[in-house]
Amino acid sequence: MAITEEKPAQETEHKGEEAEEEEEEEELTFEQLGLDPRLIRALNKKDISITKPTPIQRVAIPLILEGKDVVARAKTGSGKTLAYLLPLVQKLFAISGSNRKLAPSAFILVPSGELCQQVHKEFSSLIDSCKVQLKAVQLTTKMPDPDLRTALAGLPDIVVSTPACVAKCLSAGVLQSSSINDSLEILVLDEADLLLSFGYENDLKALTAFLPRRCQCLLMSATSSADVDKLKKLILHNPYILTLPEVEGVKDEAIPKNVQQFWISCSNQDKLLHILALLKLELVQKKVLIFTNSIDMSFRLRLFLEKFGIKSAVLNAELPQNSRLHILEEFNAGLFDYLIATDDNETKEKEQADGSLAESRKSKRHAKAKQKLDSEFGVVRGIDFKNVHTVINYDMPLSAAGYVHRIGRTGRGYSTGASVSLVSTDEMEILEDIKSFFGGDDSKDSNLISPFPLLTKNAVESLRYRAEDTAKSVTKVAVREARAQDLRNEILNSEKLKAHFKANPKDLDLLKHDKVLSKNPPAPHLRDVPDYLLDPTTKEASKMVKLARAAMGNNNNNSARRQGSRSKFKRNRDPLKSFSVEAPKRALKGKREGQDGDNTRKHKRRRAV
Ligand SMILES: Nc1ncnc2c1ncn2[C@@H]1O[C@H](COP(=O)(O)OP(=O)(O)OP(=O)(O)O)[C@@H](O)[C@H]1O
Repeated sequence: MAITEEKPAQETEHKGEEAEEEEEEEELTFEQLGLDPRLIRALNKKDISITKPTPIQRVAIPLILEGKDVVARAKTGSGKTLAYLLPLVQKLFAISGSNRKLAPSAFILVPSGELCQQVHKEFSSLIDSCKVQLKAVQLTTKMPDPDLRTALAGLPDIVVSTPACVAKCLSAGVLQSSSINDSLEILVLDEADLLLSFGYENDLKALTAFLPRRCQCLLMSATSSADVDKLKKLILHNPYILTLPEVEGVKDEAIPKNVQQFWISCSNQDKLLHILALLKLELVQKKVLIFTNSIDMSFRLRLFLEKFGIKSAVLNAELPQNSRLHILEEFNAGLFDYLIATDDNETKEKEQADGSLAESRKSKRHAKAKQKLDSEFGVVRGIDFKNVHTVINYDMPLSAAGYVHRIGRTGRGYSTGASVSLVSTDEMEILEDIKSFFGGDDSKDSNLISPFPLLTKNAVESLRYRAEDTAKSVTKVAVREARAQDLRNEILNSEKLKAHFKANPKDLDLLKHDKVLSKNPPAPHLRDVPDYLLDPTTKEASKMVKLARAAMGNNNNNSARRQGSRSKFKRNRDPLKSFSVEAPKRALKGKREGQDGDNTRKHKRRRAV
């Protein structure tokens, strides 16, 4: 059959129709997408705010239910996980009812252990609520072969894992290539833009060699990159390509419009002072996720803030996986408000940019340097930090892509958020790079990343003496000791409590990660900023921030508010409301040739979202 090239011309042809259909599409419900009522009930139970599909869900769900290969490229926080998980679970309802398989029917492959746990949890909560007999296991490279064997012996319907772990299972004979070929129906590559940069190319090739032709493949990604294209060629057959406009071309929308971005110019030495002012004067809303580029800096910051009575926890690649997962759970549950994360991916990105990642991963030197760090750890990418209102770049990320992914931890789903970047003279260049990545020049800059308006010079200066005096007491030795002590504690907790928590998950609440590191409690004069030190303008700003927070019930998930704020965005500027669909050539031709009424409806539904 001849395949004709059909792309932008056809999309332009239907632009008028799209406008007419806007309202109708806007109102599409999960039921209308063809989802099983059990899943819809599960969504209602899981989270009352999930009542309406996001745009990526509106288009991807029907296509996946129809068995199409799909590449979905949509910005961070746009709901890509449920976009594939819901139809996948529905398809498993049917598959698991048929003959028992020797190997899992579906694989979801993600780049990090954290993501494995996040996706596994989301899947398990869906199937629990649906009350169906589906079994999911998560497999990580940390598991010894006998554990992997036991997990797979229960014949799970779905495996959530990393490519490295699946390759390990194949080479150890824990998974048989022949049974994959017999049983695998669906393969999902989530965070696809990261899989290759994490060095998983060979692992993926080891699996694709055994992929049956019938296997439906889904590729989810927050950015569009050469890596995604490479994966697409490696794994998919003539897929539908769903692209939110900001991912390609309109880069200034790569960050949700509901995230306000600010920056503050300050010297490196003054960063502690500025972050103190932001937090202590309550000029930013909680919860706050703070990024540093080194683990030592995260501890220095944690110790410094502690002296002023601000408790925080750290998250980095050095911690045992159990601890990291638990820190995430606690932060997501709202047990503490400030989390300082060190983004190890930044190092990977930089190495990749130098073209040296593949080499360095192999080299002994690199292996030694990374010995203590978990190579499957990704603090930023894809992790669904819940209800983060503010992201602070204490250190600027090393690339524009890193910036997008960091800021993408707020404003998720339909919630609102803000970011504040502390930019030193050395970091001005990266700020400029970020601005030009977004397509802005100096004149447009003010709209995109604007100077933070709430912190006056007077307010900063009023805290200078205390901040500088206290910073002096956070010495290198103190940082080293705190870091070692924290690691010791976490390892101890992690090992000792692993078995206990398995049996008593509720006891997890007892283990706190934002415990005070220093032996002495914060001095009263540092804990509370005396009134005479407060600058009136900043005091007023702080009051406004508190009011705003109170108005929201400090709940970033408030559905009513969200719907309200949503409607304020102009449709064509709201990245949650529009994107393009590129159908496979064969499919487009089929539609042109044989559109009946029903087909026309489906066709419209796919295009005009
Ligand atoms: N239809 C919906 N309505 C409201 N919230 C939703 C909806 N779908 C998903 N969410 C919520 O939005 C948040 C972000 O979703 P998700 O993690 O799937 O984003 P993502 O697109 O995968 O982002 P990333 O690229 O960063 O991984 C989650 O907390 C999720 O529960």
